Amino acid sequence: MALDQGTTSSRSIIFNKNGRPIESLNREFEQIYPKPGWVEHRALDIWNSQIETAMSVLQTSRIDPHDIAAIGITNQRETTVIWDKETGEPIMNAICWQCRRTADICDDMNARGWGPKVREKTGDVCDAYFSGTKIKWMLDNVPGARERAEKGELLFGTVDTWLMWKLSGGKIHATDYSNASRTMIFNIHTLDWDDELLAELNIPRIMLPEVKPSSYIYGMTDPKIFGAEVPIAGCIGDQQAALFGQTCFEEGESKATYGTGAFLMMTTGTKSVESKNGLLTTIAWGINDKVYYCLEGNTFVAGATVQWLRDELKLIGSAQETEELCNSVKDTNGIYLVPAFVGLATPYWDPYARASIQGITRGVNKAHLVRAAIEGQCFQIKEILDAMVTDGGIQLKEMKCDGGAIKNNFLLQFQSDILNVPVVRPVVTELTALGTAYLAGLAVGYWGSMEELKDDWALDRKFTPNMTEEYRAKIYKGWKKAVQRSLQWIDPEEE
Ligand SMILES: Nc1ncnc2c1ncn2[C@@H]1O[C@H](COP(=O)(O)OP(=O)(O)O)[C@@H](O)[C@H]1O
Ligand SMILES: O=P(O)(O)OC[C@H](O)CO
Repeated sequence: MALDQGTTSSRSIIFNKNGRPIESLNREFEQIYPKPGWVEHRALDIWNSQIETAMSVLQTSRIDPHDIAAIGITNQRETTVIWDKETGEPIMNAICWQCRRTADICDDMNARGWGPKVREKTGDVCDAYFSGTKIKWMLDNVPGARERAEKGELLFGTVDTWLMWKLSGGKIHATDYSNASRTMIFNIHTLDWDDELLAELNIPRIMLPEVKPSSYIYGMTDPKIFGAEVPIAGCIGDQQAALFGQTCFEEGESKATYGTGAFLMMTTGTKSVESKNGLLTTIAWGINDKVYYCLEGNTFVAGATVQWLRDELKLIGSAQETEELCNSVKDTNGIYLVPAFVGLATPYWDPYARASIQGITRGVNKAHLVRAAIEGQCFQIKEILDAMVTDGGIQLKEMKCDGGAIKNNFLLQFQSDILNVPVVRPVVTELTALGTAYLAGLAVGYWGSMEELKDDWALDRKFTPNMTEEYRAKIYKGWKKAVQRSLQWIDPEEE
């Protein structure tokens, strides 16, 4: 059983031996925006929505919890929770990975020359995205928090750690290498929390979880929860989980995941590759006493733009409607939507960029705007792929895709057109959940080897490029121009 805790929803899926989902349930939870550019979740909403879906899939599938071979956790990464060790009470809302509130802490560190050191040690960029400055913010801003942390009364965790602690009835305080590598305080070469960064951010080591492989028996669930002790044997950040679920085990294999944000990753094997083009060097997973690395390019907002069109502008009733609207017009009528709602990540790393819609003329209608929202996600992936090809020195033969938005055929066709590379959609689209199910199943011997998993991958549809080079170059140039005008929108001095 996979517990897939995403940015906007929690999902539980039970998989069979062939890696096919047999029961699945998804529950959205509230997003909290206390100020422009700030994003929070209630840690208890995360737990409650997750455990409710897990209970429900067990009930509806009529599977006895004793028959669940293992549980794998996968999660939105970087999102930061701090809670009281005794009471389990979070000291404040979780600060979401998308939250920009610590941009000034990063500016200060960058001004003092920390940028290259952070990259070298952690593979991350010194940016508000990662957990390190979020922990510092909580300890600085919640009265008494740092003293309590120093006394060992508070625990820090990313969402995997929080869920594991709750599932085990407070017995396990751990994370895996992939999640640790997103905190900006974990040294991806020594595989330990980095004392120099901990000192800089004034974070007491005592509050940090133990770091373990992604495929590993962490312990058992509290029998009070499911009425059985189930091994928790998989733990991995959601993007790395999708890479594993896609069975991208070999150097140079890659995938793109389209969820709240969109993420492109390429496996680099047991060696870490340093990027020259704004990509992150990150830990893919730890398994069989080895740690594997990957290169990652990310966008903070992808499918979230569609949610914005639905929830804030009320232009559409559901995400599914976007495909028909996109196909109802031949192009965007010259407009671009740059989804820099919380700044821009790869390759710009600009927390002060803001979203914009450009090129609007009187003939622009709803369908054009919706199409621009979908195309914007694809342009962002093209920028990342260009960086990856330069860094990794590879030419991509095809791109595997997954995530909630890949039901949208228009999106994948446009992605293939703009990349000029075939895009392949697998039969099982829940690769994030499958990835952690695989890792958990491997740890308990439900599956024998990574090799045997490769046979499960099956093609649903291949999208092949169908756009002239001239047209591709023209619209990509327009995109680049639109991005330039979104950069540095916020003046930190005025803020
Ligand atoms: N048919 C669709 N077309 C475009 N976007 C979609 C479609 N269906 C879902 N989405 C988008 O996909 C995202 C949900 O994907 P999911 O993988 O569940 O996200 P997460 O794990 O980040 O919570 C939402 O942001 C939603 O707007
Ligand atoms: O919730 P998702 O699927 O958008 O993934 C979020 C990422 O893990 C953030 O780094």
